[in-house]
Amino acid sequence: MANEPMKIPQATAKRLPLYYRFLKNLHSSGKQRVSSAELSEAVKVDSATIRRDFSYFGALGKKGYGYNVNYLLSFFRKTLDQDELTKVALVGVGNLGTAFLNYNFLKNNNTKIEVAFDVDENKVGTKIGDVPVYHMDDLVKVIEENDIQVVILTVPAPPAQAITDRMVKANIKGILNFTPARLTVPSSIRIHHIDLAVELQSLVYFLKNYPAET
Ligand SMILES: NC(=O)c1ccc[n+]([C@@H]2O[C@H](COP(=O)([O-])OP(=O)(O)OC[C@H]3O[C@@H](n4cnc5c(N)ncnc54)[C@H](O)[C@@H]3O)[C@@H](O)[C@H]2O)c1
Repeated sequence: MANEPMKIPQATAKRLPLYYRFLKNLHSSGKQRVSSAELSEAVKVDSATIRRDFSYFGALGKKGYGYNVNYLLSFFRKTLDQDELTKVALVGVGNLGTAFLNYNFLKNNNTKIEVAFDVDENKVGTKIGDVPVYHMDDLVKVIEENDIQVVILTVPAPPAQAITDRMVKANIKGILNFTPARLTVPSSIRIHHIDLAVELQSLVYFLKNYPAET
């Protein structure tokens, strides 16, 4: 956790992981400084926005020097809670869920899928990518025991709301929802929907209406 609470606009906060990943790569290739133009090219955010975003972090780039990579990295690490491991649960070990369990999130940041849940007896009791799969009946107990606050939801749409209601009881704080279901939760819980169909549609729309320059 950052020592003092910092208020940055949501739009800026959403870009932090993007900046963070790029800066980590820069750092590991030995680069000490970066200009907003270079950053802009790499993360596809215009440089005026980058300069404004960075001003919230107290990182004021110097003309002809750019930004100090180490300073920015340590700031992002604190702000994004990268110094602390965030434990995540996954519910629904099907096609999509299995792919996530096999993917090592730790490579890029400090989130780790700690436990998974399903109702399929063939999956319960197994381990996928080192992650144990529990039965849904043990959801609340296992989530509380492991102090998990974030859940990735990869079940079919019909049971998604009922499962969400159970997670609310387990004091979950955030849900990354891959199902097409629109979920209702108390205002204290944050949901991010990831709808691949919508993203794809939006890409096609932009290609048609704003073709990339060649
Ligand atoms: N596969 C994809 O590429 C993809 C892409 C985008 C979105 N989605 C969405 O992600 C979700 C999962 O897709 P999938 O292809 O992995 O489906 P899937 O059928 O392969 O997997 C669903 C899993 O959820 C489990 N499940 C069913 N009911 C459950 C319950 N009540 N409690 C706990 N687990 C339960 C099933 O046993 C199964 O393991 C769907 O909502 C789908 O629309 C999938």
